[in-house]
Amino acid sequence: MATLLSSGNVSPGGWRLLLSVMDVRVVDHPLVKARLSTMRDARTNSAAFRAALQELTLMLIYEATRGAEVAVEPIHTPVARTNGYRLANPPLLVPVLRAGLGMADQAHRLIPEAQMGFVGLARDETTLQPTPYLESLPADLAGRPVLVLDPMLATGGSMVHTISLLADRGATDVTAICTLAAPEGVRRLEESGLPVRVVTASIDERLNESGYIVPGLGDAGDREYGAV
Ligand SMILES: O=P(O)(O)OC[C@H]1O[C@H](OP(=O)(O)OP(=O)(O)O)[C@H](O)[C@@H]1O
Ligand SMILES: O=c1cc[nH]c(=O)[nH]1
Ligand SMILES: [Mg+2]
Repeated sequence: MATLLSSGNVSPGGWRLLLSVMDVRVVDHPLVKARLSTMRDARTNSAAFRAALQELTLMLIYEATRGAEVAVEPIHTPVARTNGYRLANPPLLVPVLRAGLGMADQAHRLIPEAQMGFVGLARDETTLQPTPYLESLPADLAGRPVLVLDPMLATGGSMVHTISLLADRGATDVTAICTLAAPEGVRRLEESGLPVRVVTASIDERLNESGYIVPGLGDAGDREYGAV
């Protein structure tokens, strides 16, 4: 069970922390709030929704990789010799289709050296259980950081399924990048005991009786690509 610290508890790095056994980071930044508001607004059309999601993805990944290991190598500027830096161990990016596809290109632009795997899941709207339809992942993930991209963490069923696939392949350093999370999903992830931390723009109030996040933003996949 998550122990929630006061929502006014802000770290020196500017993150509002809801710390428990599992590391959950809510990126508390005015630009993050502005893009999230655009996504929440029911008047936002698909093109504007996708644009806001891309910009928000940039900011969430920027924060999520703040502590990434860097390799240092000498470079020459036109003026002098100095240290150059690059990611020592680029992550595997794993968008969860459909909705996570809207985060994939932006994440890849930020980390062009990253490899990408894919997981496809559709939540049954009655049982709220994820139905898998695609799994394209490297066989061995031991020692590799993984960033899972999915805008929504609701009941947590889809994320638990995805991270179980990664853990089965040896992943121990997994970060779930979620635009929005419900407290129920955060709790489920924590209780799963899987090796994961969460970076999100908001932990909303609750799930409604249909399993949607409240206030949320609706069905992320439908808002990006149209209803199916
Ligand atoms: O935490 P959960 O209760 O499992 O719900 C979250 C899942 O629901 C959405 O996908 P959805 O199943 O709607 O598929 P879509 O991306 O194709 O719309 C979302 O993108 C997550 O993958
Ligand atoms: O609110 C929700 C919950 C699950 N999936 C979505 O896309 N939105
Ligand atoms: Mg959907």
